[in-house]
Amino acid sequence: MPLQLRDPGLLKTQCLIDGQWLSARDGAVIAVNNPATGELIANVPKLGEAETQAAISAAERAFSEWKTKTAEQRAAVLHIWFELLMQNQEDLAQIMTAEQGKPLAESRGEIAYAASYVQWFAEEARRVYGSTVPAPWGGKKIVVTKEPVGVCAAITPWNFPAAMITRKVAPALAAGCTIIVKPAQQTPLSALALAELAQRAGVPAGVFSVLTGSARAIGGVLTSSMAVRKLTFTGSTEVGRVLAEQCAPTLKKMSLELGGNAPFIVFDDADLDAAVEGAMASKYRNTGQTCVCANRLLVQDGVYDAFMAKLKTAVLALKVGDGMQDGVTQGPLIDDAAVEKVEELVQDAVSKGAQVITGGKRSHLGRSFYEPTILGGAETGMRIAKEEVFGPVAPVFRFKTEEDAIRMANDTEFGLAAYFYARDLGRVWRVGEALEYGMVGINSGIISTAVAPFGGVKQSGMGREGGAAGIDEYVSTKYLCMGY
Ligand SMILES: NC(=O)c1ccc[n+]([C@@H]2O[C@H](COP(=O)([O-])OP(=O)(O)OC[C@H]3O[C@@H](n4cnc5c(N)ncnc54)[C@H](O)[C@@H]3O)[C@@H](O)[C@H]2O)c1
Ligand SMILES: O=CC(O)CS(=O)(=O)O
Repeated sequence: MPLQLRDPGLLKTQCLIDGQWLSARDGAVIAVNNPATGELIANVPKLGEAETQAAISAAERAFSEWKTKTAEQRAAVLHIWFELLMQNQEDLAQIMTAEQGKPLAESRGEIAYAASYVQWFAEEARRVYGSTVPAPWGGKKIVVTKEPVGVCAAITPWNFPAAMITRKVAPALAAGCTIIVKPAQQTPLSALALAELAQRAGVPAGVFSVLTGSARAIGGVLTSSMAVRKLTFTGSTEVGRVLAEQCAPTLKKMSLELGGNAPFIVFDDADLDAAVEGAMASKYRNTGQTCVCANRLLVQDGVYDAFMAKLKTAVLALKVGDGMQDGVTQGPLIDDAAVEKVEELVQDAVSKGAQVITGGKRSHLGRSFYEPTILGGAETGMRIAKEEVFGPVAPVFRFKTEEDAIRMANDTEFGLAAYFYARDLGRVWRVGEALEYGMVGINSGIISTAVAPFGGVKQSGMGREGGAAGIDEYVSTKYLCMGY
């Protein structure tokens, strides 16, 4: 069914480069399909090297003007963009659910979350402070200032088609940088709608461009360009490594928000109802396709059976279907490859002794729908203990002691988010400190917010998005030694 938008002008099928909406020079397009129905939603340009080079040149020209705006002027534009995002929340959510599949309520939530980054960084624009340092010599002053890094490039994933863009673009613009975004091939329409609203908000030509098309061609030009001073990437660890290599010859500043393998630990002293609520929010949000999703549930012996019973009741209440339909809480996975990966991980776990408590197979709805699943008796030798599931499968591991839980939780190359439920204050501090992760949810399954620094350690990447740290990623520190 065609999208019924209040403002059809938000469904853009051209790319924004230097303030102009353009098609590919050779007319090539890529199809955007609805993962719930397989229907074609729209075609967008398949851009390549020439258009990317044009966007970089425009961003360079625009930078010389944009960086001279006062923080207040840049903040004013961002505040208008924030208002427009919220005024168009419903249309933006419809576009998102159509191309990404998540339930409409989650899409509305993501638009508000995406907008909150714009609001936050509009406020932070005015707080890019420098400092003075007592000089070791007489007759001199040391002044430290912050300057925008310059032209930035952003490459973003399909799982959060709006928020992963605003949490890069908003701090970049607030700091005085210009930015070129290459969204995921599966979800370009949300990115183009954000750009349309940014343009309406008064973001000048060339300050924010969006390029859809060939990831390798666009990525190759962005990463090799001397003019691009920073690359910010959210996506898989595998692609993050490739991009880091490509950026090495031009030594760009980089932020990498990569994959995760979040442990969700439930200790004997936890409030079990709260733990189940947290596990449901963490595990099944976006049908398990969230980088901070609980990937492994570790449950202490004494509460294992009680926790499993409550978790099963909650999972059975989930409703799988097209995200456009009322009451649906679990949409499709993004594509068939995603379902195949989930199937492989479940089969591997079952072949090594895991029990299917519920689910464990494709949904009767067909296509990319997979049943919300719980696997009991998961063990560390299973692939699911090491790999990101990115689907609605909760493998539950049993442990005996606090030390066991910490060892199991840290036994991964990733270090993005971890969660635990406990009430003993000493344990809360011990475990909180021992977990080798960038973010830890304690008695909370939801941790994502624009006001806190989001990011990981180990193979989950580097840099932080959001919070006061988020804008630091887009500035360079300069020191002026002033003799008088
Ligand atoms: N840490 C975080 O904040 C965070 C947030 C969201 C998603 N993720 C991670 O992202 C992954 C899922 O997203 P995905 O499947 O879109 O990831 P992906 O790495 O396959 O793709 C991410 C982006 O990179 C582009 N890309 C792929 N190959 C490229 C290349 N050779 N050159 C340039 N660009 C290239 C894609 O087109 C897409 O825009 C998961 O691992 C998830 O954990 C991490
Ligand atoms: O997929 C990863 C995210 O960063 C999504 S969220 O910020 O946790 O909503």
